[in-house]
Amino acid sequence: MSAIVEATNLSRFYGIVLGLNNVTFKIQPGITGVVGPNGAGKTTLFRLLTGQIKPSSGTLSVFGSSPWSDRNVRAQIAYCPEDEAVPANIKPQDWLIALGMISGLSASDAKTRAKAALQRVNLAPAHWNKSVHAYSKGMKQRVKLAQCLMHEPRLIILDEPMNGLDPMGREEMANVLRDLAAHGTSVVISSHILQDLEALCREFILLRWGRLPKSSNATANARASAAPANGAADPANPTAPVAPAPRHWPGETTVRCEDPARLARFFFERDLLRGCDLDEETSTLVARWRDPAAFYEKFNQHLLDSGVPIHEVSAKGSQLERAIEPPPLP
Ligand SMILES: Nc1ncnc2c1ncn2[C@@H]1O[C@H](COP(=O)(O)OP(=O)(O)OP(=O)(O)O)[C@@H](O)[C@H]1O
Repeated sequence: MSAIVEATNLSRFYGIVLGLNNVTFKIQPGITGVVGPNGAGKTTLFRLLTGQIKPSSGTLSVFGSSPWSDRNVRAQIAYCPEDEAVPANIKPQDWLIALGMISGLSASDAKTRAKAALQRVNLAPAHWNKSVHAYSKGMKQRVKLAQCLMHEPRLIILDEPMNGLDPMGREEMANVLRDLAAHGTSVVISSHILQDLEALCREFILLRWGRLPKSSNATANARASAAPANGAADPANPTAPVAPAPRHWPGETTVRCEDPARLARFFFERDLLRGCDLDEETSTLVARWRDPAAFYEKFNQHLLDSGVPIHEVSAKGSQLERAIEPPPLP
């Protein structure tokens, strides 16, 4: 499978400030996660990929051409920024139709595509004529995603689309993205919620201080010729299921929630736990999994099924977390 994005010694500086420094990587079709701490250069990378800013040096090609200088390439890419960008007092269907018409579609084509886009993001028609201000955060994120789909792009870039979503909203968003990838639309996504990315993506770009840490570069290159990424369509058979990649899951997860004892009981009854610690004072459960892979493959579903309101989940020692941890001081 050939790469859809290739960057070689790519740098972007803002005056003397380093945005992205001499990175080389490839992105394969499918869903790719971009991970890194604040200021690592994720948004800079997204702006470069979407042709909004020009590389300071090095080369970047998307679908074989430069997104900065080739408008045909830009027409195949969609961008969903982190900021809230949907006007509050407009109905999503009207907003999408207006955007389509501004981009040159006829009114009837814009309407057809708006409906198709809202269906693709799983927004029920009963909501299409409500103003966006009445929407939940998860529904707003899906409307943002729908505007990305209006021009039927081959690549969608999503900056923190899981921000502010509860487990159900994150699971719904993840399912929409899996479905898009299964139908041949590639996705590049950043999120601070590493468990979500680990469940969604097989390929990752790890950024730290505008650079690719050595390990991630090596991983990306070693995987460049591997089997289809998780969620990537086989071009010959776009709906064929894709084999999950082997992973190393964290054996221990800390959950801060409304009722840690009830949550522990729920996990024990399903034989998921091999042990746990409860701290009622901080409302925290530290869960040690019998089979971490079995838990993480259905991470959001398990939390939802428990019925316990969840405030925070963190997992020390996940593959991604280890990868983005800063190296120890000498
Ligand atoms: N327009 C700009 N002018 C000057 N410096 C900038 C500009 N945009 C980004 N930077 C700097 O470039 C570096 C990378 O920023 P960037 O926004 O790409 O990181 P990020 O990983 O997206 O961060 P966050 O997770 O906080 O959104 C930071 O040091 C940032 O201050």
